[in-house]
Amino acid sequence: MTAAVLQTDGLVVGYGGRPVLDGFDFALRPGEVLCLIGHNGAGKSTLLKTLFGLVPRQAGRILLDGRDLAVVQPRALTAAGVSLVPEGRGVFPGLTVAETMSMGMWAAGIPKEQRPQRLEWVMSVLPALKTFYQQRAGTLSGGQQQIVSIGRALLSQPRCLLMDEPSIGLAPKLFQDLLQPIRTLQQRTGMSILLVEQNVKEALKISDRVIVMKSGAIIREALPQDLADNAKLMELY
Ligand SMILES: Nc1ncnc2c1ncn2[C@@H]1O[C@H](COP(=O)(O)OP(=O)(O)OP(=O)(O)O)[C@@H](O)[C@H]1O
Repeated sequence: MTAAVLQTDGLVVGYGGRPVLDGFDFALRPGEVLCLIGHNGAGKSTLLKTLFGLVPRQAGRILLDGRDLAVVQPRALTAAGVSLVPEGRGVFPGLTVAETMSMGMWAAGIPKEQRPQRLEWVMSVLPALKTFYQQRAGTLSGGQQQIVSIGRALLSQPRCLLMDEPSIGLAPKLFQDLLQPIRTLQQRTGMSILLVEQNVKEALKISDRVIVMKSGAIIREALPQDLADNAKLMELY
């Protein structure tokens, strides 16, 4: 069997001595969109941040392509093809989109000579970026800021994308406008996506598999069609 792109084995993470994830096991398979849903405080963001090296783990293993990662840190993960779209968009309001992208390319370590092409590629995936490219991020709508945040995460041409609640504050129609281009890219390239979402109904439309978390543990694994009717979803909350 092909190794999981990202996997945890007995992962323990917490804050101030209190574990949020306590022996957490999960696997993101190659080429899938895995949707992670669950109550507030279940530990979804903590998992994403830990996988990307922003929160240190206390115990357990994180494996990339089946290989145990001794050191988990954002730069190494970016170089290995993993990218994070953080919760709350993480854009700098005073920077223009152009400046944000320049900084992103520098941070991702993209060689200077490859930068124009890389930018063109991101804009081919997210053409809307062009329409507000010279504007300061702080003047953009929530949906536009989210496009910037996703565009920045795509600069490294990741094969694995971690997305933390990209739909927050967006109308359902905007959610689909935002995520359909990513789903198209994912289906074309075989990218793997771990998507944390509260907007379950919309997220299920672009997911291949769903896991439901409660208090730091997985309480259910399902296919989107298994949760298609509202009653089944309500049982989980
Ligand atoms: N930096 C932090 N310091 C202390 N406690 C934290 C920190 N970040 C998260 N927590 C706590 O860890 C628990 C899990 O939070 P986390 O944000 O991972 O959950 P979540 O499932 O993503 O929920 P939400 O949907 O509300 O973001 C919560 O009890 C939260 O209060």
